[in-house]
Amino acid sequence: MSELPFASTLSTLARLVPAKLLKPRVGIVCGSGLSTLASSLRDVVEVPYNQLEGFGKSTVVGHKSSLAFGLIGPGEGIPVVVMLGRFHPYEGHPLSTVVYPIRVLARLGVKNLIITNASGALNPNLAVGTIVVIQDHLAIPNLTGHLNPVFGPQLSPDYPRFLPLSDAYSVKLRRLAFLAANKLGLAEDALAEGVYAWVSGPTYETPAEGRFLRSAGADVVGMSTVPEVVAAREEGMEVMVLSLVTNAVVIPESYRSIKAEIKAELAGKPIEQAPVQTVSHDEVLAVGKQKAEVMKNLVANIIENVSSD
Ligand SMILES: O=P(O)(O)O[C@@H]1C[C@H](O)[C@@H](CO)O1
Ligand code: HPA
Repeated sequence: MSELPFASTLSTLARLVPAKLLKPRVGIVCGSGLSTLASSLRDVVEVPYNQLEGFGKSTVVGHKSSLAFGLIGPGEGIPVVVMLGRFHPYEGHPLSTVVYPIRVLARLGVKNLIITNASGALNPNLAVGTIVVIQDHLAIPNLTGHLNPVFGPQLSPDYPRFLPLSDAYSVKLRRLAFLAANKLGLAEDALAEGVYAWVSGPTYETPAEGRFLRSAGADVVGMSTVPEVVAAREEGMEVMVLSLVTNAVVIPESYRSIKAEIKAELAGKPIEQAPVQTVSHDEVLAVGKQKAEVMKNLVANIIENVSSD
């Protein structure tokens, strides 16, 4: 019943990618500014998304638009596939396109998926630069029934109609992340754990939205990942998400009161106001660049251990 062009995509890949790379053991999705994750690969073959039927074009700065196949680790190396650029619903892509590459990875045989992203911290204990190993997610659209990649007719009768998500984030892979951090000698607070809230974007959160998400139990917020996780779970993959905190979401304890300011001004006692802090995508990309090396080493170490399990 599927109308998705898997046959065409897979035959193009079979034509362009050498057989030794075509059965990747691990898949990686690169978040904003994190495309350098592919730089630890060797014998790389990159296939631009525009050659792959069913793939969209990533239009966001900091995202490339190609699929990289290569080897990682010592000896013969472990074949992996890296999505250099993802699709976000706010770019205008339907959810079926957003998750199509994940479904292709599943059909190539990927069983373990490492998803990365950039996020804003809601939890005040998470400093910029922290990598958060996601343990759960909060998708507000779920509550209204929209924006879920498994909404609509089922892709296959073999997939569950009601996909459980209580175990969406692989304990096996999360353990490997903390073991890798230990092995690499990362500082105790370099890697944390937390809950990711998915918002559609592309506007960053208002202070009230930030407060709402924090009070609902989220530690970080971002505009991607959750559809990919849901589709990957439907496809039966083990999933891990590494979320790089690139900025703090501003959640002031109280609002600036213009009423009080005017009153004070009229009484000749003006109140000094600090400028409001805003986030920009440039800032997000800059932190991605700063942390690229740590992320790359962490992911490489996790992969070496996944593949030996
Ligand atoms: O693709 P990710 O989730 O890493 O990118 C984040 C969310 C938005 O696309 C963008 C905002 O700066 O970065
Ligand atoms: N909000 C949503 N998405 C993000 C943020 C943020 O503050 N930072 C990076 N991606």
